[in-house]
Amino acid sequence: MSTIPKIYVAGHRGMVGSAIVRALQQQSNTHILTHTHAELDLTNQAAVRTFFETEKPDQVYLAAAKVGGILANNNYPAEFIYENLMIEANIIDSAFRTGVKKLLFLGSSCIYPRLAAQPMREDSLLTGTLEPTNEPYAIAKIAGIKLCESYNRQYGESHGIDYRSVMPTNLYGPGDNYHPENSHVIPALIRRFHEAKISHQPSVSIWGSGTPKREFLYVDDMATACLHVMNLDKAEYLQFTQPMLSHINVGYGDDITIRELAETISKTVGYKGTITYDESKPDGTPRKLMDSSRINALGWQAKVDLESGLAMAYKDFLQAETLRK
Ligand SMILES: NC(=O)C1=CN([C@@H]2O[C@H](COP(=O)(O)OP(=O)(O)OC[C@H]3O[C@@H](n4cnc5c(N)ncnc54)[C@H](OP(=O)(O)O)[C@@H]3O)[C@@H](O)[C@H]2O)C=CC1
Ligand SMILES: C[C@H]1O[C@H](OP(=O)(O)OP(=O)(O)OC[C@H]2O[C@@H](n3cnc4c(=O)[nH]c(N)nc43)[C@H](O)[C@@H]2O)[C@@H](O)[C@@H](O)C1=O
Repeated sequence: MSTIPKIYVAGHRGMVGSAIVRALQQQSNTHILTHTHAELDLTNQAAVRTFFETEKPDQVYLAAAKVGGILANNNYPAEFIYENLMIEANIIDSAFRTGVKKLLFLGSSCIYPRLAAQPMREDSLLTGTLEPTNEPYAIAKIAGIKLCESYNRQYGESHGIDYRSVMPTNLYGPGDNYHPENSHVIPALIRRFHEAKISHQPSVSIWGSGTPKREFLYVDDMATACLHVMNLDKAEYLQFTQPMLSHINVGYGDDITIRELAETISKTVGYKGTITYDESKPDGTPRKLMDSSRINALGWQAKVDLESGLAMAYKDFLQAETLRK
C-alpha cells in the first residue's frame, strides 16, 4: 500500500485552490486529487458522499465556496448562505464518514463582528453584530468553523480526526475573478484602471467613500499558510486554539484605506487621470485588520508586499485578458 497521502483540494480551479495545488506540487511525493465543478457539484450531498467513498482521500483542503465582493454578497444573499452551508456540510460530514483524519476549512475575516476591536483576535468570534452586506456568507463561514469544532469535540478522540480552520483576510493574486461588479476590490480596480487607461478616460470612479481600511494578502502566501497549518503537529496547533476555538487568523499584518489602495493600483497600471468616489455604493465594514500573532508565533509570516503583489496581479490580469480575446 502506498504511504503517499492522497490530498483532495476542493475548489482547485479557484484563486486559492489553485495556489494550494501549486504549493503542494512543490512538495515531493504528493498525490493531489481534484474534480471540477462540472464533474462534482459540491452542493449535492449524494454525489459528494459517493466521491468520498470512491476516492477515499487522506486529507482535504476545503477551498471551494461561493465567493464574491461586497456587491455580490449584498445582491445574492440566498446563494451565498445556501451554497456555502451545503458545500461545507457535505464535505465535512462525508470526510468524517469515510475516514478522513485531517481537513482544513477556509473561512473569512468577515466572521468577526462589524465593529470588532482591531486588530481582530480569534476570540472576538460571536461577540457582536455582523456586517449586514455579508452577514449570510459570514454565518455560513461561522457554521463551517463550528462543524469542524463539533466533529472534533464529538469524534476527535474516538476517531482520531483533526479538522482545522483558517480565517484569511482579503486575498488577491493570480487566478482572481476580474468581473467588473461581482469581484473583490483589487481585481475590480485593476480592470477599471486598465480599461480607463486604454480608452483614455479622464477619471475612474471608486465605490464608497474611500475611507474603509482593508488588509490584503497575496494568494501564494495564503497557500503556504494553509499547508503550514495543516502540517503543524497537533500539540503545537492546540497550544493556541484551546479550549473551543479551532480557527486561526491569516493576515498580512498591515492595512490601508481604499483611497490609498486605489492610488497604488492606479500607479501600478500606469493610469494618469483622476479618481472620484461614488458614495451611493456601500463601504461595508469600516476596518478589518486581523490579529495574526498566533499563526506568526507558529512560524508562518506573509512574504509578498502589496506593491509587488499588485504588479504580479496586474500581469495575471493582462494574461487572462489576452487569453480571453
Ligand atoms: N478571495 C478572497 O478575498 C477570500 C477568499 N476566502 C475564502 O477562500 C476560499 C477560496 O476562495 P477563492 O479561491 O477566492 O474563490 P474562487 O471563487 O476563486 O474559487 C472557488 C472555487 O470553488 C468552486 N465551487 C464553487 N461552488 C462549487 C460547487 N457547488 N461545486 C464545486 N465547486 C464549486 C469554484 O468552481 P467554479 O468557479 O467552477 O464554480 C471555484 O473553483 C473560499 O472559502 C473563500 O470563502 C476568504 C477570505 C478572502
Ligand atoms: C473578502 C471579503 O470580501 C467582501 O467584503 P469586503 O471586504 O467589503 O470586500 P470588497 O473587496 O468587495 O470591498 C472592499 C472595499 O472596497 C470598496 N470598493 C471600492 N471600489 C470597489 C469595487 O469596484 N469593487 C469592490 N468589490 N469593492 C470596491 C468597497 O466599497 C469596500 O469598502 C465580503 O463581502 C466577503 O466576501 C469577504 O469575506
